[in-house]
Amino acid sequence: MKIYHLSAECYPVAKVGGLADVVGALPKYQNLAGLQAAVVMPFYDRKFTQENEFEIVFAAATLLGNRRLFFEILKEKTNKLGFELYLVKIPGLLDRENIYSYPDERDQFMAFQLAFLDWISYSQQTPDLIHCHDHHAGLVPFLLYHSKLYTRLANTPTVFTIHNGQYHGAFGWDRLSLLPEIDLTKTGLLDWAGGINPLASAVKCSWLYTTVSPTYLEELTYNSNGLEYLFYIERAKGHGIMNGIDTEVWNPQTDPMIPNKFSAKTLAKGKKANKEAICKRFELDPEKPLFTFIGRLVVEKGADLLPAAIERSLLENEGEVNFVILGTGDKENELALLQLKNKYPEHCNVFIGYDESLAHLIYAGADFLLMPSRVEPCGLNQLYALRYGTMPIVRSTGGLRDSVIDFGDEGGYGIRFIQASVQDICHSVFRAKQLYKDTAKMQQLRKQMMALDFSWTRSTQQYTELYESLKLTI
Ligand SMILES: Nc1ncnc2c1ncn2[C@@H]1O[C@H](COP(=O)(O)OP(=O)(O)O[C@H]2O[C@H](CO)[C@@H](O)[C@H](O)[C@H]2O)[C@@H](O)[C@H]1O
Repeated sequence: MKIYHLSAECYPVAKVGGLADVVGALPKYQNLAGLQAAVVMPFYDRKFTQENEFEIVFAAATLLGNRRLFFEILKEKTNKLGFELYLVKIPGLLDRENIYSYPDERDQFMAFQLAFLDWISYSQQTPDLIHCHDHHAGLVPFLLYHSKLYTRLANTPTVFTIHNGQYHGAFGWDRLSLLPEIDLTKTGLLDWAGGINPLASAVKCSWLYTTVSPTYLEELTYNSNGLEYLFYIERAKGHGIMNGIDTEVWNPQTDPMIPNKFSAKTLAKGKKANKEAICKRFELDPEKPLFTFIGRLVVEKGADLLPAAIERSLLENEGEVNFVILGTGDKENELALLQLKNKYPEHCNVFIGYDESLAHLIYAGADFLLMPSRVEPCGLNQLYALRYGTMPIVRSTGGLRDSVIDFGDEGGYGIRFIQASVQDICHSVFRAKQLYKDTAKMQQLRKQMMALDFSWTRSTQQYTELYESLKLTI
């Protein structure tokens, strides 16, 4: 069964966040399970594309309104990622370094989708299924079913996965002319709140949609940045499948990015050595419990709460706790955290930027990982932390709720709180500090965390069952 995954990100080719991790892993595990999954994404001028060899498998021109865009489909030659990787290259539009935030981003993603469709259409391919991820690929289902250009492919099933329902990629109707000829009686399927909304359109037009955790599926009906009613009425088409993690990339026994490898048996020694490495680098006392936050410094992740929560925790616990923050995002959050670092250099250090190796080291060496997210469709950080014996402290929302049980509850191994508030974070930090003093209990909980199975095997099976439910022959 041939499946194309369409995404703006894919690890290790180009990553900003968790979308890349999922699209870099799910197809690999699907292939191991006997499917034929490939990834199609825009071309970015980055390390991976510079250092690997590609062949041009197709070249043509597509039309974006009255702009004729020459495009090439490049295929990575070795399939070293465990799947076929195709890049859509469009000189001047899809050949830049960054993934997001260009002023013509809407044109970039629209051209990406049109070039993909033109490619499979002109080259007479008939994939068994097209799996679109987030709004960057959200127009594909509509175009497949309602554009006269792609009639041959109109029976192709589409699955749409929502990694982040806050971002819709919406734009005005003035840009309708950029689409190829479509059935104008169907424009309602593009519309939401008076504009063209790719996320909404994908939810309406795909054969079914999925969210990256069961709880998030329900949450979208009351928190989706204006699409609540849509998710309410389309609820029957939705399925919540918890993400897995790539246990080959995230393995404390073999991880090349951590200086001291460890297993559940050697975890006390291994974590201590990694913690010492972090504390040396960030000039912190390794004897104190080390709390961390890794991720985008945005409101969605509760990053705006961190400066006040850290300061108050330092005062309430009389400096008996330390913090390391790794992230990049809203400037005011970055600035507030840097100010905190200057004010409490012995207890708090901050790295503003994106650093994959440092993230691995921190997962391996920290004691606690803070995730005070307001919205968390799945969250991968808590799963990585668990695998490296680092206790997640999470707000009870989305995938965090589905994957972390409070240590005070039966079978629990993490810390959960209800409100995205400074008070709840501080209370959790206090609980963590108390727990940290009980070395034997910590050791037992760490072993328990490392034994949890969040591998892709189960989730891959659930996707396969969904595909099968579309009455496909696998
Ligand atoms: N500064 C930095 N340096 C190094 N590494 C960094 C980093 N900032 C982030 N990362 C890494 O990026 C990834 C973040 O993944 P998440 O799933 O937490 O968030 P994201 O919001 O991007 O993804 C969205 O999609 C995913 C996938 O479905 C959902 O899990 C999630 O809830 C949803 O918001 C992790 O691998 C993390 O280590």
